[in-house]
Amino acid sequence: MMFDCLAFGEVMLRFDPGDTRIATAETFKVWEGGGEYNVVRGLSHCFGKRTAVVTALVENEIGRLIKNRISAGGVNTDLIQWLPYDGIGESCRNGIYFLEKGFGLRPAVGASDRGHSAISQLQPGQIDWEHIFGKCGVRWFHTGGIMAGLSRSSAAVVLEAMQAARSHGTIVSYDLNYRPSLWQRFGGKDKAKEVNQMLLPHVDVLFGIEELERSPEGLETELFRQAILKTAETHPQLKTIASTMRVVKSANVNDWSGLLWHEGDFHQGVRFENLEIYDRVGAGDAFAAGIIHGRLENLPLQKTIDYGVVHGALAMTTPGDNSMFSLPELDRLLATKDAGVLR
Ligand SMILES: O=C(O)C(=O)C[C@H](O)[C@H](O)CO
Repeated sequence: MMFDCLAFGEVMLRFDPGDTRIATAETFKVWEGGGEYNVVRGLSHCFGKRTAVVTALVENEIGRLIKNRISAGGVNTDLIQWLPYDGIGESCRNGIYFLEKGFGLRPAVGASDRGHSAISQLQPGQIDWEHIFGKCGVRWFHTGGIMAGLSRSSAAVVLEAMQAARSHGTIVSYDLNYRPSLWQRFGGKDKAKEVNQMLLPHVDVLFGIEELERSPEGLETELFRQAILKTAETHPQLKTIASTMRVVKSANVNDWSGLLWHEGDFHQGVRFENLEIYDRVGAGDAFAAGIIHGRLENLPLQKTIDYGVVHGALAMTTPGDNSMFSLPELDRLLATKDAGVLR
């Protein structure tokens, strides 16, 4: 089975209290989610790509629920590593997280409960990457800074995956996705940067930027351009860097766009000022899915960045981490934006 895109990362069960708060909830809706997985979920659901996820789950009812949700999202589950359940989750467990989406001046709040998860305990040499990239065949491999920050051994597993992918001609993408809750145990942002420096030489396409010189006041393209150029200079092997542009005005109103740098040229995505948001989580992953689709199909770069931006924008209009959209809906939104003056 040849996959268009394979993601490597943790897939957790997300507990969503809906319109109320985590600390006052009586019921939760559950979704599956994870920064790396969400990208392939968007690629299969919206863009019709053949995708799979490499993750590890504990063999119990929670693990089976996560797996069933992954299957329902159209992502292949054959490469999931199953670990035995010890009855209480002491040796390893399935990660869960709680997330309330915020409203107005109340920001979104998350609480992870993911320590000792099955995937965080993976060691180099445990996954047969040669079989995956050499025998199954994968056009594009996607992972990111969440996976790399799960434990002290995670970055080494990411590195061996990247090396195996590249040795078989697979394109490698990495989303910086800095999560303070993960890195605080190891030395925070400085440690995350050190790990990124170690991994980036093995990356072709980077999502995100490490830092902006200052907080943007609006969709200030120049500020984002400078940050991208700095990364491109430090890592000359990078062919592509794509970043969302987000200015938070309130939990429900953001300015939103994206910028794509490819082999020296910039492409500014369609701009949404005062975009109304229902649930912002997963927008960056939906953005990455749009970019990967554009590159896999060799679409014009303007179309590629626009697909990233509109897919991310639409993903924020629905609950949960994942895209609920179809390609014709993206095209329709783009057509109306093109007719306006918003580019
Ligand atoms: O933040 C994390 O670690 C997650 O994986 C949870 C969400 O799925 C992720 O933030 C969405 O990008």
